[in-house]
Amino acid sequence: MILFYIRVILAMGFTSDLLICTTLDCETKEEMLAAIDKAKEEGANLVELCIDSMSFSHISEVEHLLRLRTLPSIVSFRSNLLKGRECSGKKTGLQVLRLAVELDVEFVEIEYEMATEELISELMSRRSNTKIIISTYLQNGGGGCGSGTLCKEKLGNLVICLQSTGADVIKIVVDVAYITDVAPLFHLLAHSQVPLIARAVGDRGLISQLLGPKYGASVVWGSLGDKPVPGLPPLLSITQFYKLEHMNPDTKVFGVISNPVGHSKGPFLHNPAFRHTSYNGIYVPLLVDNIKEFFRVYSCSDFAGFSVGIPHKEAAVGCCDEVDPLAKSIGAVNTIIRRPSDGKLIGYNTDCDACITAIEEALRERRITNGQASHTSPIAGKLFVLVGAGGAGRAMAFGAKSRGARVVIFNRNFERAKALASAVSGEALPYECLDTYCAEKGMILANASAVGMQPNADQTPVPKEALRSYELVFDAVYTPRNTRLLQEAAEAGAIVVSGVEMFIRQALGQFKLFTGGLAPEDFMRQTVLEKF
Ligand SMILES: O=C1C[C@@](O)(C(=O)O)C[C@@H](O)[C@@H]1O
Repeated sequence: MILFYIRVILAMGFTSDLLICTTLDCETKEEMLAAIDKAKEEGANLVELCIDSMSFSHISEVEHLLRLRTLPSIVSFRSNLLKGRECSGKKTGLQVLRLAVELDVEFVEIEYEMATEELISELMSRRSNTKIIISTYLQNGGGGCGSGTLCKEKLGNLVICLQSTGADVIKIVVDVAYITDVAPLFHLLAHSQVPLIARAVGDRGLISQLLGPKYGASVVWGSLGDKPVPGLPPLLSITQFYKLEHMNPDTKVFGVISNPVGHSKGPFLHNPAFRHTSYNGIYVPLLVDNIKEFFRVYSCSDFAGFSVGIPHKEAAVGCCDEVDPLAKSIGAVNTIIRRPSDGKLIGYNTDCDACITAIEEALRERRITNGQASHTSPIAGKLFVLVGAGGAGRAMAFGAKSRGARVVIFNRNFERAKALASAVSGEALPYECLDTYCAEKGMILANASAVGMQPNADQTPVPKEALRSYELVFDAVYTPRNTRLLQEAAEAGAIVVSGVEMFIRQALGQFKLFTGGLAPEDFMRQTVLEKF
């Protein structure tokens, strides 16, 4: 495998390291050159220059650009963008490709649909070192193989067609509908006998970039600057957090299964922690629609462990072969590991302890300051007002109950609130009453709903006026770090506990389960404080 990986890179004309590429669509030569410099600064060592995006009145402008470029480049001219452009047309496209070959640009890319035998043999006869990439784009999982599913046969046939053109490198880009559609691309990469670029695009395709190098991909794509592109990791994250250049076939895969998943800071915590402890792992965002299907498709032992986020924590219980007793009683799993000895999926819950100990510690600190230290849990006997009855809410309700609190639950879906209340001998109240609820002074409020999470940071589950009845307010939402709820609770004089504290604690528990080793707590805390 490693030999093959080296061979591909050699065949692509580069002798070292992973190629980190970004696609540049700019109108002018000057903008292109500035974008190349920026890409270089952000860690790219290859750029894809989409010449069709430029408005130029004479080919000499393209010539200048190619002569002045400061990074190895792929020159492409996409035919689907030709329409309506001043300089457009097949003729211009061919002129650009010929020019790139004459100037010895590292790669030219031609769409399969445009790649006639004459054109390829002409470019081959004119070139010195330029490699020719023949590419094709498949919409929505490739179609024709069932809804959103990309079949191996279809891909295999495509490889044969592309290869028969005589291309130096073949490139297949698939617009995937589900994360499970990326698996056939990994299969293709791992078994390909020819230099191959296999990319998934769309927000469910992100792992094709982040895990590609494990399967032999020699090029990964990232997005430039802070303009997000669905399915692409920012270039800076590739170089600073994921460090894909260190990935190899033995790298273990971990990730957070969630929907949405973009808010998760897990990758920015677990990846540095893996490296800090010299553990060969990568932790990636996994935008999953159907968790059962995810585990059916990604069943190999290298997919070693998972955090489980919204809304999958309860369904995750049913995906595990064994569930730890605490997680079983809670009815929610936020951590799954694949047991190396037999490949079985084992579920745990690290949320419960993380949330309750964070609240206890904050209350204890206040008690100590007031000279009221005690050995019993400071939650015991308190009224614990919980907002949300999903996976995280369940963990909090069970944790509070185990410490002797009286639990009151508010949830938009009242039936769910009632079911959880009966499981913890608590009380469920209609959601409409939350705004004015004030059963007694000194209550604890815990928000386990997603209200207030980015991009809805202006929202809050409980109005400011109602917060005066609470001694402590906890918010499981950690993006933003200081939610509106927490800001207003602090103004109302309550002790506030941020979801970041719970996030760190649940992640420490997960790291131990993932690696079997101790979590580097100080390092992980510092990472969160510095980087979030
Ligand atoms: O609830 C959370 C947060 C999380 O989903 C995240 O990374 O955002 C990770 C989960 O393990 C945890 O239980």
